[in-house]
Amino acid sequence: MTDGIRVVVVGAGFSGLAAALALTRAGAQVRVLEARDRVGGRVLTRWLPELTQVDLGAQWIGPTQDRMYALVAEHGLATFASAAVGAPTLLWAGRRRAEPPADVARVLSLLDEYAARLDPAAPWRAPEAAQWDRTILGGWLRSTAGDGDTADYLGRLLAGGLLATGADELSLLHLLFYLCSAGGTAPLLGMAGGAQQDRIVGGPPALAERMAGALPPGTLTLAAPVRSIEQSADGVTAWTDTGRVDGDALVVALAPALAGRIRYAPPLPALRDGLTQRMPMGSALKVHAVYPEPFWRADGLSGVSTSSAGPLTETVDNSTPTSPLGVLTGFSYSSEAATLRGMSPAQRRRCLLEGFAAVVGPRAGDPMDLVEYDWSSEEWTRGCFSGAPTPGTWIAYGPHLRSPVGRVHWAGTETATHWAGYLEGAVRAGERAAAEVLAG
Ligand SMILES: Cc1cc2nc3c(=O)[nH]c(=O)nc-3n(C[C@H](O)[C@H](O)[C@H](O)COP(=O)(O)OP(=O)(O)OC[C@H]3O[C@@H](n4cnc5c(N)ncnc54)[C@H](O)[C@@H]3O)c2cc1C
Repeated sequence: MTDGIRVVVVGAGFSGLAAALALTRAGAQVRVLEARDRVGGRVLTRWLPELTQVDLGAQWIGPTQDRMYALVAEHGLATFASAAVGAPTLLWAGRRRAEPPADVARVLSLLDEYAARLDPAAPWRAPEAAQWDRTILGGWLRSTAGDGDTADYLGRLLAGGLLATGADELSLLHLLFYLCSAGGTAPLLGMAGGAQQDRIVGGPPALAERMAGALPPGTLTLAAPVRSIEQSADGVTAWTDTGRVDGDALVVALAPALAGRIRYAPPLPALRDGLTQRMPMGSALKVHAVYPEPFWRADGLSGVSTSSAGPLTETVDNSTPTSPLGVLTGFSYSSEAATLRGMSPAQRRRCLLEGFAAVVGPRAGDPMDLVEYDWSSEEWTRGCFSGAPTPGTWIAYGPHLRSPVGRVHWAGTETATHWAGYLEGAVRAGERAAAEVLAG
């Protein structure tokens, strides 16, 4: 009997919105409380001249992310293919190189083999899990890859490109979980055929707004950060700065690092609270250089690059089919992102433009615009792409990632078993938490 059950959802990112829609459709009375004055969470789109769509947060979806494609269709939106014209560039120890050494493919396939041994719903149960969770990814790469440049390259590609963190900050087990949750290195790293295949016309915020628009009037309250959550035998209450919202159940649809900032009464069990202290957000800078045209294409370059050193770990051609402007987007992670943050704006601009020029030539040095947006300084996000457990955390705290605490249930992409860390994971986690609530 779910009709009339009152459910409070904290957070109106994709996970909270998906939870709220699933609960509403099942007949629950839902209230969504969102801290920001907008929905969508880790997605934001800026419109430049010529209606050029620049996605500052999440932007891609790809095959097997079935819930996201279904939502795009259901809400009357469309996708377009990521730009793919010309050859990718590989910058190896500062120089161009045609192909990565064969060792890169060997190590990736070893990682895939290990990842296939995990259950993404319980990675701590694999026979080698304890050993893998105390193994630092960077050290494992240095002892497994043929040479230091290959280890650095793989660390940047995997710890950086996938988790926006450093290879020495991560356990081998977490990387394996991440690979397992998405189906392996090929779907995660690929453009066409992989997670970077498509973008959403209008940007992911357009979808979030339509999902929010499909909720019954009065469901959503913006600019309402939840400060504390109290529960008792009778019910659960979320407190905001302006009042209380009561429910029979509550879904926290936030990254653990954000969930840990809320006060709970009674306090959370030690293992759940400890988990929230051990899943820091990643640290990525995603920057966009805008040009009158994608000039690199005439030189046979795709604008897509990966590198073993330097401030930008990877770049992509982020131009859209409907705008004449060229957009080159670069990503910097972990210690390189920290170095960039520590620079003056002028120094950082120079450094970023040198990074783009290393990929597509000196014309990159003179953009019409350079768009920066730092999610690490956003109060209601605090870093991206997602939160990742520190070494040892999966083994000691993993079982508490999704276990409800009384009337409180946990969503957010970090709790997903399929495409954790992605929009798809956020939606699936929200729908899973909704099903849990409905199952009583
Ligand atoms: C730069 C960047 C690039 C990315 N690229 C991709 C990509 O290409 N493809 C992809 O699939 N994923 C990508 N991601 C990851 C993707 O954005 C996330 O996986 C997804 O958006 C997470 O959704 P969520 O609902 O779990 O969390 P969030 O989006 O973080 O939603 C949580 C919501 O809760 C709100 N909130 C926080 N605290 C409180 C509180 N106390 N009370 C009330 N509300 C609160 C926040 O404002 C937010 O709206 C990227 C992320 C970033 C930032």
